[in-house]
Amino acid sequence: MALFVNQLTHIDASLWCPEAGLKGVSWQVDALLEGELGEDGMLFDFGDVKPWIKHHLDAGLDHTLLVPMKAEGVSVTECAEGLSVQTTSPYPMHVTGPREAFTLVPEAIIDRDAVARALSDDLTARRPENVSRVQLTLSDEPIDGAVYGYSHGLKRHAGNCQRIAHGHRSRLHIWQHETRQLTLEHDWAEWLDNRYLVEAGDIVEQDAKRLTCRYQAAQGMFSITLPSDRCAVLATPTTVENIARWLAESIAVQTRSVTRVHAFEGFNKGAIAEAGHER
Ligand SMILES: Nc1nc2c(c(=O)[nH]1)N=C([C@H](O)[C@H](O)COP(=O)(O)OP(=O)(O)OP(=O)(O)O)CN2
Repeated sequence: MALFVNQLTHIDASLWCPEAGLKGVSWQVDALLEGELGEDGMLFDFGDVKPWIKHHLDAGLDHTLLVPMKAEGVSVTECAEGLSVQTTSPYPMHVTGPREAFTLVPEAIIDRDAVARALSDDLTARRPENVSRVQLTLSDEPIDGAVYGYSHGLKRHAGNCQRIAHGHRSRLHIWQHETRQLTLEHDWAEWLDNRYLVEAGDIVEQDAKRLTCRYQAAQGMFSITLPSDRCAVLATPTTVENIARWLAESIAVQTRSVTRVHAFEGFNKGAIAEAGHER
């Protein structure tokens, strides 16, 4: 007997890609449980499946930076803050933070299906009565049109969004004159893709080449150093509301048109902002 729960939850994280560098990802989680029925006629109460799996993911890789330990140029050491992760290729990056802000993967690349298999094995090892096997499937949202991944951290967030390198893969909708602007959506998503979004007030060092952002949050002290040209600096915290407003204002200035932006944050949620005046 098998039980399935599709769209059980989502994982929002960042990963280090040996080709693209820091990438924001959002993965849908579908679950399949195999086993025997109990006396109540159930394999595992639906009401318990979701919290059990979600708790495991929230306490694990959700909102972490996934680090491929065997990738060329990647080194991980302990430091006062917890862990220090350094990379060399395709560009140098240095991230420090509490241990729980990182997921160390003993591979040369982060492969979504291999991550799903490792999570399935972990959950199977902790399976409840009646369940013989848990299988998770991770998938990207199918998006026909403009899409971008970004990474950031929200130091004021009470939960795991305070981690300095977590991310999302998101749709981008731009409206002018009540019409979607597909070329603008494509161009802005391409520019934003794989960028790190920084709040200006968190920058502690910056020169022509590099930028360092550091902050104290409830979980500990975090820092990240990246090439300046891989970052986009906002005057505000990088919440999706502020991202939508920043994009609407930037695009209104660029195009001299009233602009409404629907900025998504991962799956099915986001913010809408409008800016500009008709000329
Ligand atoms: N109003 C806002 N709320 C939150 C924002 C934001 O920009 N505006 N941002 C975050 C974090 O960036 C976080 O990464 C969002 O992740 P999410 O997956 O939504 O986290 P949740 O635990 O709330 O949701 P799940 O049900 O676990 O997917 C947080 N809030």
